Amino acid sequence: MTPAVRCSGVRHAFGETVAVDGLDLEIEPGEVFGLLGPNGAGKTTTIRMITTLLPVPSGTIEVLGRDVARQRTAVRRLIGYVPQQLSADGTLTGRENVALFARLYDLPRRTRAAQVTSVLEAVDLADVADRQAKTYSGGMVRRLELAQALVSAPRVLILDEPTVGLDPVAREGVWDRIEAVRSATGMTVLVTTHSMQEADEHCERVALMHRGRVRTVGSPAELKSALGPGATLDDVFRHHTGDDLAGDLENGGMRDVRATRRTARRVG
Ligand SMILES: Nc1ncnc2c1ncn2[C@@H]1O[C@H](COP(=O)(O)OP(=O)(O)OP(=O)(O)O)[C@@H](O)[C@H]1O
Repeated sequence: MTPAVRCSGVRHAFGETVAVDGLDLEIEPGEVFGLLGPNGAGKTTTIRMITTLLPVPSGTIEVLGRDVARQRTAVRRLIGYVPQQLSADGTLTGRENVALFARLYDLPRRTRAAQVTSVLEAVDLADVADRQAKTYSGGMVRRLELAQALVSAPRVLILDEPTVGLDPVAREGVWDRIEAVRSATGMTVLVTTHSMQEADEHCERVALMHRGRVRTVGSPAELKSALGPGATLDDVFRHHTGDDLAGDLENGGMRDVRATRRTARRVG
């Protein structure tokens, strides 16, 4: 079967900083796959290459068999992307925000309105679709961004830290909707997260990235049992990243505060 995403020998440097350093990764169609790793591990750079937003200077990346460097438009038609940054406009209604993406993706005019309504229902925002997005809570904004990414019916949905800054109920609301759409459509989901608990609960397989490379990959259960009885995914993380977890928690703490302000605030 053609993998949903395949990365082989991928490297990407920003000047002297090697962000991704010989990355090999294979994601199967239909799975929920988590990309984990400390701050600076290279997760966002990897995702930006997969989504065609950054070039692939060496190595190859394919999405459902299409080369991201040579078949950029074909790849863009296959993917939906929820970036870390806010991508909804607070002055527009939820429906208008999603409609904007429907136009951007060039959805046929006669089915556009119905598709917009359908994805707003899928993320549980139908009742508030005609309110301005600035009146939405952080969790609702995240679900709106999910609707924007889903409007083109992507085969591969890519989300960069989709639940950062959300309270536990809002987090579950986002996951609940992702999983409902995944089981209805069979799409593949690739997600980055710093939450080991979320990865454990929602990802079928995870890859642990450290210093630009995949250190280990497998189901959370496999990775935990490889370490020994009673091991948690936090232990797996610590084992493969050395003592980086402590540093990561410090940085992550600062970062989470910033991210909370950035992502969970109401859009203005
Ligand atoms: N545009 C850029 N210019 C220069 N360096 C960059 C740029 N983007 C990322 N880097 C560097 O590349 C490395 C990997 O960053 P990246 O954002 O991919 O990591 P990450 O795993 O997504 O981290 P985080 O969990 O903090 O989002 C880091 O050292 C980062 O400082």
